[in-house]
Amino acid sequence: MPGAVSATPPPELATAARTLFGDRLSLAVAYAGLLVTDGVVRGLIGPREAPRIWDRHLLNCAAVAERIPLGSTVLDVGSGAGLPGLVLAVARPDLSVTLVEPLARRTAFLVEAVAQLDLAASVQVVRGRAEEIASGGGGVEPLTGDVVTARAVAPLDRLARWCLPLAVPGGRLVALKGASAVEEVAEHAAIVDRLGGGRPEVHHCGAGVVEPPTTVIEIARERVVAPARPKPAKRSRGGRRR
Ligand SMILES: C[S@@+](CC[C@H](N)C(=O)[O-])C[C@H]1O[C@@H](n2cnc3c(N)ncnc32)[C@H](O)[C@@H]1O
Repeated sequence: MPGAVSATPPPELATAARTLFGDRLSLAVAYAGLLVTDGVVRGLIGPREAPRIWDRHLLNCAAVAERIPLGSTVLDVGSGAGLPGLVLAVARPDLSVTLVEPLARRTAFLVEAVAQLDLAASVQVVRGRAEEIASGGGGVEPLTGDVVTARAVAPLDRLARWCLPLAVPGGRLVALKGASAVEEVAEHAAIVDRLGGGRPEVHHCGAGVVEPPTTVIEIARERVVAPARPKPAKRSRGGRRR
């Protein structure tokens, strides 16, 4: 088909793909196939992303697996087309992964992708916002995980507010970030502390395998902090709420 994008890794990335996906490489190729066809047609992946689906998306996300302990439960917040959560589930059959995404069009794609890749035993899709999932609001069942992942969802302060309550005590937020990681840490470390998080750490994943390595900010959930209570409305002299 003219213009069709191949789902197999380009030759220069074949070694990295084998290293990161091992004997699950054919499953990763099947997922890439869904992304570059259905994912593009349904508007989950930009057409310009299709030719770089391996280096910018699949390998970039799979590199983060090295930061996730064996047998972890993972909540991927703002999964979109499954990045990084579905990639991690493909690369790591030991993980139990929940893909959290508020938009129905995206969760529909995710549910179909999970079924087509035969991953239903280890992956569930939950429609909702991170802040609802933490509190059990909006009719969504409250969930927590050992590791909470997020890529391209929000700046670090908002991400910490949404995601730290989703990590079990002692669990971690692993946020995939770009070149801004060090500045984001400097800017938001005080807020993270107030939210019960430990000192944010910047790690580079996949060094020597993917170029450039994937930068992540990791924050441990050290303390459980009650959510901020809404401020009471100001009263007028007559004691009535304004
Ligand atoms: C730019 S997309 C990134 C998607 C995917 N993580 C990726 O890297 O391709 C941001 C995603 O976050 C989702 N999102 C936005 N606010 C959210 C919230 N409060 N809770 C959970 N997901 C949210 C959006 O619906 C969207 O799918």
